[in-house]
Amino acid sequence: MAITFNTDKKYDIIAIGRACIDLNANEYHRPMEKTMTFTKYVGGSPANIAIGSAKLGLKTGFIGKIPEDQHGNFIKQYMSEKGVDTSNMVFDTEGRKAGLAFTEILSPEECSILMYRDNVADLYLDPTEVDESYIKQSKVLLVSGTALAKSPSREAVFKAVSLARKNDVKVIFELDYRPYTWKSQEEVSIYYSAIAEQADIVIATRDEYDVMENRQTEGDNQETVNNLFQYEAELVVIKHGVDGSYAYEKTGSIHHGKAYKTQVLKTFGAGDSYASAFLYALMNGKDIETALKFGGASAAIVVSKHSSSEAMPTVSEIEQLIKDQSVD
Ligand SMILES: Nc1ncnc2c1ncn2[C@@H]1O[C@H](COP(=O)(O)OP(=O)(O)OP(=O)(O)O)[C@@H](O)[C@H]1O
Ligand SMILES: O=C(O)C[C@@H](O)[C@H](O)C(=O)CO
Repeated sequence: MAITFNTDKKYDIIAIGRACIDLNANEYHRPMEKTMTFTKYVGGSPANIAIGSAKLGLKTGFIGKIPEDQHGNFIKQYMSEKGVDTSNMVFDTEGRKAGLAFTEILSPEECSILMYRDNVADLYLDPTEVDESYIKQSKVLLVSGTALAKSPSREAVFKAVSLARKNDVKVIFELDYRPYTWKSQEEVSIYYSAIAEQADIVIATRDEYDVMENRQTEGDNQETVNNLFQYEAELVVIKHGVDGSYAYEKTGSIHHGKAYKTQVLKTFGAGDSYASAFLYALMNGKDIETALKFGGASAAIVVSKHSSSEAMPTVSEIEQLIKDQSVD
């Protein structure tokens, strides 16, 4: 089955959350202590998803707070050049900074991110900076879970979600769990559950659902989806890294998407590229099986490249990879 979206809207996706800076190690296969140079990219999961979606041709906008400095200017200019509407990205006037994510590429399997997110501008997005007249123009509001980590960004997201529901805008919740900034798993669970219960589509890894469910051990996919289907969700996606992903429809259908073979350089960026291509396919009326292929192929392309945002693929690159590996 395909998912339907309100066609009478100017934007396909408006994302809310952080737009930051990634500093990706230029020297691979060595620890951070021995990494001397980095390349700067725009980063932050929802910014990456917005950029990836825009590159695929979706009409995309962004709601977020960025620093009023050179990094903020860089982020805004880059996103705008990539086709993201930045009219609702506001500058922080209190001297707060951009979040920085330094990546360590020890091996294709062992990557980590060292995050600097104290006093970051994105978590100071205020509810008064969330504009109903903007949100109502979109088919989809894409919410990043990290924006729920602190007030006032937390309340800004709650406001955006309630405006989306009021104005027939589908809410897509990407759990995007980053332990940094949260006080406890209990706290994450409370706020993630509150937004997941209002979301039409929920996308996360198995581990992220375990955090949302406040579990210490791995939960069961069917139990997770049964719980979400009691609320607004019509589609729940559960990602399993190299084992691919599953999409569960409220109707009871279950679809599996494989991971594509690729030359892995680093693992991060997989989830964001997956989300942008999965949503692109859904919003272009493709069935869920095809959307899973788009997500998996897009992720395979990004994990073979150096960045997350700059490496986002085109539709023809994704289609080519799906075609090349269609018999495997
Ligand atoms: N090493 C890999 N090779 C090929 N495809 C991959 C690889 N890792 C992930 N993927 C693809 O990306 C999808 C999402 O990956 P994953 O489940 O790791 O999400 P994530 O944890 O959100 O990603 P991220 O590492 O960006 O946070 C998977 O379902 C799979 O299709
Ligand atoms: O999400 C972040 O803040 C860091 C990202 O930009 C980074 O590229 C990544 O981890 C993507 O999954």
